[in-house]
Amino acid sequence: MKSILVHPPQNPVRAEIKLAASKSECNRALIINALTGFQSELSNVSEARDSQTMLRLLHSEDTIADVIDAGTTMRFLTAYFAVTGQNKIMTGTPRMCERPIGILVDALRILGADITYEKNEGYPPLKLSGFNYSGKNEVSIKGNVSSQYISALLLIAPALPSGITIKLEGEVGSRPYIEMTLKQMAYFGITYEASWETNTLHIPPHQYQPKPYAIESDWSGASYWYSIVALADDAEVELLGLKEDSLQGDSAIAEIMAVLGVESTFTERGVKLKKISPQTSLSWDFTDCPDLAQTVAVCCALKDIPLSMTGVESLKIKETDRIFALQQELKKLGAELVEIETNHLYQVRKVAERPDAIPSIHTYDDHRMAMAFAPVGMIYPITIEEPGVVVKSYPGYWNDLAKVTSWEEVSEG
Ligand SMILES: O=C(O)C1=C[C@@H](OP(=O)(O)O)[C@@H](O)[C@H](O)C1
Ligand SMILES: C=C(OP(=O)(O)O)C(=O)O
Repeated sequence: MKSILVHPPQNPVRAEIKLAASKSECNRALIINALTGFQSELSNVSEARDSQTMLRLLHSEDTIADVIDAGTTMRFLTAYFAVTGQNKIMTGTPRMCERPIGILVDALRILGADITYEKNEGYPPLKLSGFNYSGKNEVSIKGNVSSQYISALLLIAPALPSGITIKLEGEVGSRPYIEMTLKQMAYFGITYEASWETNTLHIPPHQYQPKPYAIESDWSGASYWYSIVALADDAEVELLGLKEDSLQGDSAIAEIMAVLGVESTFTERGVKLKKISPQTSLSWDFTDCPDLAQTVAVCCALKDIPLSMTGVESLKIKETDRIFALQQELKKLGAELVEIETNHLYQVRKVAERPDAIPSIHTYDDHRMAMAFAPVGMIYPITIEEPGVVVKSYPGYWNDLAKVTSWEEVSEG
């Protein structure tokens, strides 16, 4: 596929953007809806490939369920197909088959799922061969690998004859995603007890109640627009469909970007972004919002705002090793990402002037690499390789970007 060369804007950036819907919220709603016999009317269903794949696989009779590169689709569907006793082979891209799933499989086996590994222990592909309820209703699960295992168990918990008590062990990462799951379950009529002091979640058996549900726009997708406003000389953008009181932890981007020079004003229909003076440095713990790390790292590198990052350990097991990918690509912008304390504290800093040649950014099959680096084009031209990766979460990204600046397809990177 051709690369995309983004040109700096010729005019002040002014735009109204109808953001894509959140794939996270959508994939939870789709599983809940499946558990109610598809009786709820869902609106603003996400066009993201991850959600479209979920939708397709939920309605497919095929034994092979290929989730492509969608983490939530893999984890949520494994739990759903397991407890509904379906015989399936769960698989995905080579990278998906390197993303661990053993923690979820162990928990589902305790509940009575028959799951075996087709190739490597602890990783997809998986063979699901039915469910013989064990009568157990308590599982312990590590909290710091992926919250998606916990959300997957929560979503199917009301369908278990005696519900479930989940004990989270150790640190809990991506907690807002667990809370999002619980709040969406509550909306559909489930009661729950969550104690964050003891890290215990309890879901009694219950039937989800079908109800209309509107999926909110995607705050992770909004982060690229915040970066565009932070980097452009003159920018005012209104993002439609976002709520101040959001279920999405990535709404933290509003607070982060206030430091990097973007003011957020909430309106009836979304949020207006306007430039303000930035501060001189930023320290942020991304434990709750790992998907924002790339956006913020690139933005800080370009604005020459030193960034200290913690809570980014899970980045190594996402669509790519995002720490490695950022290290390689930030170099091309004259910046570096350095590990200060092993696997804990990282710093991003500018070390050289902007490059003479147009940098060509490799995207590592990771939508967020493409979307986080494209805003560099607000300052100088930049080429993004394999731009089609954005379909995973934000298929309209390049069309939306065209509303504020020009880009063209070019042959080589
Ligand atoms: O539950 C979800 O919708 C998600 C949880 C997060 O993953 P981890 O829990 O693996 O950090 C996040 O990175 C992913 O994009 C979506
Ligand atoms: C990590 C991500 O997705 P997933 O884990 O669902 O593949 C993401 O969208 O950044």
